[in-house]
Amino acid sequence: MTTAPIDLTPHQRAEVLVEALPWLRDLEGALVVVKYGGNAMVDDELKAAFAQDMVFLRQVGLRPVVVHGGGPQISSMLARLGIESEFRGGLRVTTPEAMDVVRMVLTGQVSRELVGLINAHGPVAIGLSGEDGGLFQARRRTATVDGEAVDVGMVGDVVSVDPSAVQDLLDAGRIPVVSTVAPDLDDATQVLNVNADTAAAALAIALGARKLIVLTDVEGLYTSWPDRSSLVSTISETELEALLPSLESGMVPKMEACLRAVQGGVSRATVIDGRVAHSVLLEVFTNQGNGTLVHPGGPRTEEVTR
Ligand SMILES: Nc1ncnc2c1ncn2[C@@H]1O[C@H](COP(=O)(O)OP(=O)(O)O)[C@@H](O)[C@H]1O
Ligand SMILES: CC(=O)N[C@@H](CCC(=O)OP(=O)(O)O)C(=O)O
Repeated sequence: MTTAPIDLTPHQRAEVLVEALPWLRDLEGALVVVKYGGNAMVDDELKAAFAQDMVFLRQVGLRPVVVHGGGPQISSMLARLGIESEFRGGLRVTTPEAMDVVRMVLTGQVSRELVGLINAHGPVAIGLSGEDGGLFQARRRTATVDGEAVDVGMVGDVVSVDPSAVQDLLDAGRIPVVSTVAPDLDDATQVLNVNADTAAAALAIALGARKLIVLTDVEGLYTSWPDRSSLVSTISETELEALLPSLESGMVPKMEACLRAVQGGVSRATVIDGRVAHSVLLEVFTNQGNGTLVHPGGPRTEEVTR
């Protein structure tokens, strides 16, 4: 993707910087978990812009933690290897054979690439997976399809998090980049495939993060889906709880994750359009409302009609 350069006057350039001032002040030292979805890793330019955003956050005193996905990348490797795969209730049905590929692609391909892109700016990023330092423990879970529990194989839900490895990296000024495979609590010889939205929420809660930012390939949550006429700009915890049973596919784990995060003490969870270059900087440091913001407590859903 290429973006057309916009000519700003010197005054406008200064205004952009000044606009960031209250956010810089408010978020000094804040721990922010950023979930980078595989569908938002559209091209090299966008990925490089994401890496720059992470370096920028760290440079101005925030503490970013990246949790990455890689669904499309896993699907393409499975297809290359002739292994069938399908999603049920937003989760990949994961056979033992597919699990090997999930682990290889997430830890050996997607993580490596993101770590490399961040480290092009200086050696700050370190990749780790849920298997490292006891970060995650998972337990097998089912998916919910039409109200019914459906077996999805080696798919786990995070049941415990030991964030000390991530915390140590943050204390050392690093940017942790987390892949979401996790040991099975009930069978130490197995690892499970954990949806990256779910894992990001669990980690954000365990770290006491201020914000969870989820980058995806859509502007945010639409109540009218697949029609794009009603984008939700803000939604409360209680309203989202009521809306969840009506949601479909990829939005289910994503909105569930945002809900869990705010219920677990994270003050803001936002789903933003990762196809927009520097979407994280726009979300964190500008007044421009971006995507869908989930906040704790009481109601008030605002819909932006387009
Ligand atoms: N109500 C909805 N609002 C917005 N997107 C939706 C909705 N329901 C389903 N979707 C789909 O969910 C997708 C995002 O989930 P997913 O493909 O898992 O992305 P990611 O790789 O970022 O985790 C969107 O591209 C869209 O097709
Ligand atoms: C259980 C499950 O569905 N796991 C996901 C893990 C990767 C992921 O979540 O990637 P995105 O964030 O890009 O969707 C999968 O196998 O695709």
